[in-house]
Amino acid sequence: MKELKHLNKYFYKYRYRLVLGFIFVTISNFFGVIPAKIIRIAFNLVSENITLYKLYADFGSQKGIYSIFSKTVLIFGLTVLLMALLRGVFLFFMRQTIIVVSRLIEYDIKNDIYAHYQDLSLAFYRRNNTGDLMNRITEDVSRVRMYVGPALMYLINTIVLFLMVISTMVSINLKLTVYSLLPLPIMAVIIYYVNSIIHRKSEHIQEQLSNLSTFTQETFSGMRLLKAYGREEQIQRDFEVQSEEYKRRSMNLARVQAFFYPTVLLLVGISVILTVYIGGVEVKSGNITPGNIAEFIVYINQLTFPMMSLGWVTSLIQRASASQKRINDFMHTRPEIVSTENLKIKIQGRIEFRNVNFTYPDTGIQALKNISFTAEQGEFVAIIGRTGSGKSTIANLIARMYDATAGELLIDNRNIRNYTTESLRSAMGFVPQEVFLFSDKISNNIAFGVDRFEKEEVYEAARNAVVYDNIMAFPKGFETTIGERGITLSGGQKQRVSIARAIIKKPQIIIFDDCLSAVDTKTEEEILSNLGKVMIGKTSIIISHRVSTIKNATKILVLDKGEIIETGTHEQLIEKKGTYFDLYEKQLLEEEQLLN
Ligand SMILES: Nc1ncnc2c1ncn2[C@@H]1O[C@H](COP(=O)(O)OP(=O)(O)OP(=O)(O)O)[C@@H](O)[C@H]1O
Repeated sequence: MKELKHLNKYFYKYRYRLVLGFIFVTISNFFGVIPAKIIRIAFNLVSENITLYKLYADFGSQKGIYSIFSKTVLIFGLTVLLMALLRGVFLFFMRQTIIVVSRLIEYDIKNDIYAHYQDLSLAFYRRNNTGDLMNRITEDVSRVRMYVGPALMYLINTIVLFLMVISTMVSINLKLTVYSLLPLPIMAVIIYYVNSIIHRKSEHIQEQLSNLSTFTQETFSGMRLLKAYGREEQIQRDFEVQSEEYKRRSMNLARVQAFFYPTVLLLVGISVILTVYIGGVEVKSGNITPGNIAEFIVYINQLTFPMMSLGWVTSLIQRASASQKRINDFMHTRPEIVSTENLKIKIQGRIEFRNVNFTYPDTGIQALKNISFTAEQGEFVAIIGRTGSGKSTIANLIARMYDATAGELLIDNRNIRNYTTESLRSAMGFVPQEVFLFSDKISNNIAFGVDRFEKEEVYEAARNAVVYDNIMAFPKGFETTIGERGITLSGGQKQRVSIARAIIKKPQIIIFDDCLSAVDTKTEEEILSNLGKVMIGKTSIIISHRVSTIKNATKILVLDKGEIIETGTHEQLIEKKGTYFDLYEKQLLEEEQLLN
């Protein structure tokens, strides 16, 4: 429950509306209680006047008495109707305040979580899967909203109603109150237990429903494979098994519910019987009027639904508490990448690694050992090495996705940690190994990293990334939507759109993390030559497996098992006849074989 304390700041923010909601609850209940009193008066009136009416049985004035009598009953009836109407109006206001507040709080929480997510480092995203992140911002928030809105509303309503009704009942007759309310505690216990069973069973159903939809979704996505292998019948049988389980669980719940409602009604019935019996005894003793019995029966019926809702409210609160705990776990995760000095100066592009070591926090894999090198402003530094040798890790450290475990990384002779992440990353164009494009227009994908842009800039970036002609070949050109509802780009096209996205930023430092692998050598050469022009006076870090990509670099670092084993220009490294040379020979041979 203490987890829910975190919501107090939101309650405080909307305190005035909540107080108003509370007032509306009270007023609506006031109008809810009055009809019982009117019924009592009407009931007494009827029972008293019926004798009078009978007394005039043989007189002409009986008709007159009937007319007055029926008019009075009609007025009572209309008053009850009016009260119900007024109650309805205030119930509307109550929902308009409390439920609206819950929606506003839901909106605030979602924004707060999302903003916090943005601050968290890449390591956090590696640790937690996407489904979990999504769940906390959707499912968990909506469970919390059920507490903030409906649960709280019903709770306040129940408390106010109980206070009003029970105090009225006690003021009429204590003995009758005790007897007629006797079954209520039993009802409360049953409701609580049955509700937790219903909750558990509903969760089981939900779980199976999710299994069923995952199964269906997968079979739809893999339909081509399914048909190619002729597995339709087997899949149909698997689907039936899953469906059968869903049906079984649903029936299970229906059985509990079928038992639940009649039990509650039985207890209400017992309560009514007790009221009539004890009420009758009390009427005989002259302690109450027959109208009071009718009044009590109305009260009991009025208490039944709030009583039933109490069990539901309890489970809502329990669920919200569990969800809020999950939300708090994330909200209390502190961003690992923070600036030490909040330096916001323009970055020129000099990069220096001084004895940098790096171990991935979750796996404990040491990806970099004692890395030292310098990339002067305007230099083209290439990194080559076997898979898993630590190339991407170097790129990740330059973009400050992670911090070095030991050693120092300097940008323009200052520790990278001194800069704000905004000033650092705004100076960088990063093309990651795995291309990610949004289901959006191509132009928006290219301009993703810039706030304002001219169309011509997008075209220029696309030209430099040698993807302009491909895009223009689509019927809608740069306005073409890509992704699920649009066209699918080829691997090489995707890589080049991703490169254009980095180029349009006109960054001081550009990092290509093996992003030319799906591009043919001729196009690659063209891209690199364009890049050479765009990046004059700026720093380029290019990671590749192919010697052809990097042979023009001013400095080549050869990486192996997290260490730099060779450094130099292409010519120097060839002369050295070491690992680089072997790699070069091997790739030349492969190329020749391909040509033959
Ligand atoms: N996010 C991560 N968490 C844990 N370990 C990682 C992570 N990313 C990479 N590693 C590990 O760090 C080592 C270096 O990986 P890195 O991705 O830097 O290699 P690479 O040279 O870029 O490889 P490739 O050429 O295949 O992309 C590998 O052993 C890899 O398993």
